[in-house]
Amino acid sequence: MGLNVYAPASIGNLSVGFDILGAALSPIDGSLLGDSVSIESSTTGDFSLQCVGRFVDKLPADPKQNIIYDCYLAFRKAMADMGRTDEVAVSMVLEKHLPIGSGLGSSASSIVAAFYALNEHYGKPFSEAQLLAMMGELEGQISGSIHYDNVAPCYLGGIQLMLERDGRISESLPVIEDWYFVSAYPGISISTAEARSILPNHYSRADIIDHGRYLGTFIHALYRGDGQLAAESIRDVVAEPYRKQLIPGFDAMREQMMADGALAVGISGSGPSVFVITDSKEKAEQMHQWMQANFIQNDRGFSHVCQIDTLGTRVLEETA
Ligand SMILES: Nc1ncnc2c1ncn2[C@@H]1O[C@H](COP(=O)(O)OP(=O)(O)O)[C@@H](O)[C@H]1O
Ligand SMILES: N[C@@H](CCOP(=O)(O)O)C(=O)O
Repeated sequence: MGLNVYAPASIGNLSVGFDILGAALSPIDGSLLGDSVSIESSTTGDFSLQCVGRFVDKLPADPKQNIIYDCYLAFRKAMADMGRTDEVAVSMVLEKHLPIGSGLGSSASSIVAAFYALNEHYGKPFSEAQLLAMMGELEGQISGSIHYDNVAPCYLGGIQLMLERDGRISESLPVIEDWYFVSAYPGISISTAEARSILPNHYSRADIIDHGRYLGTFIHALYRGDGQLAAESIRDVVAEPYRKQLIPGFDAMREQMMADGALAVGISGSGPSVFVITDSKEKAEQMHQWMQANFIQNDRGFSHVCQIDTLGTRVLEETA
């Protein structure tokens, strides 16, 4: 029996909670924005991975350099640690729909889809919390330090706040139902590890106070269902001032979106994708058109009108 698992794109940080907030995205036109992984028992007795999809060309040529293989090794080791050593190897197919280095949680999407598929295939040996911990480890291997703000929303859906306590890595926050997100990827690539390395090691007292105030107000406003206040609190003093120079046309884009009635504008993860929040579907469609005409740089770029994906990672198809 085989399975096909889909893991949605995500916005790390949400521009107000660096490394500790993230949201999963779902295009409103019903299309899928995320990687998927198919899995079945290997007929040769060896692990195999085939990679297909629009953004496959930037993946490492050797399947054993793909993060999916590391997920498989980590999963098998964890199973061996619980005494399960005689399991049959698997054949996996990765459909790579999220560009690498896009700020859309591309590596997280592959990692989460892989772990979810492995857990389903081998009869769910691990709990949600155990799986999330393994996903964070693997994401940390790629970006240089463990951060759950992509893997948690990608896996669990919704807006996630990282608690990082034993057994409670992440918890869901309330979602503002009438928020529309325009998510635009300009088509160039930024390495997450490099975008992390350019951030300061120390911040001023004023920045720390502002950061605490914005994040506290944001969470308070979500619990009150006050979308206006929540969106107004989306202000980034930690990453945007340093990262925005990596994104061509960022300031002009922000100015245009705010003039067009955006409630908030920010960098998605480590960029170069950006997100815009509005409470009007019509405005979101207009902003999406503007992004396509003005922000996207080449034929690899794209823009989508999305809402929060509350389902998270799921099985799309089971095959006999
Ligand atoms: N399945 C995969 N998906 C994404 N990146 C992968 C995968 N397997 C290996 N990689 C490597 O991991 C790195 C991901 O870079 P990163 O900047 O973290 O991307 P992103 O921010 O899109 O997750 C790249 O060097 C890429 O070649
Ligand atoms: N908190 C991380 C998020 C990185 O997201 P990605 O989608 O760019 O991998 C950071 O800002 O470094």
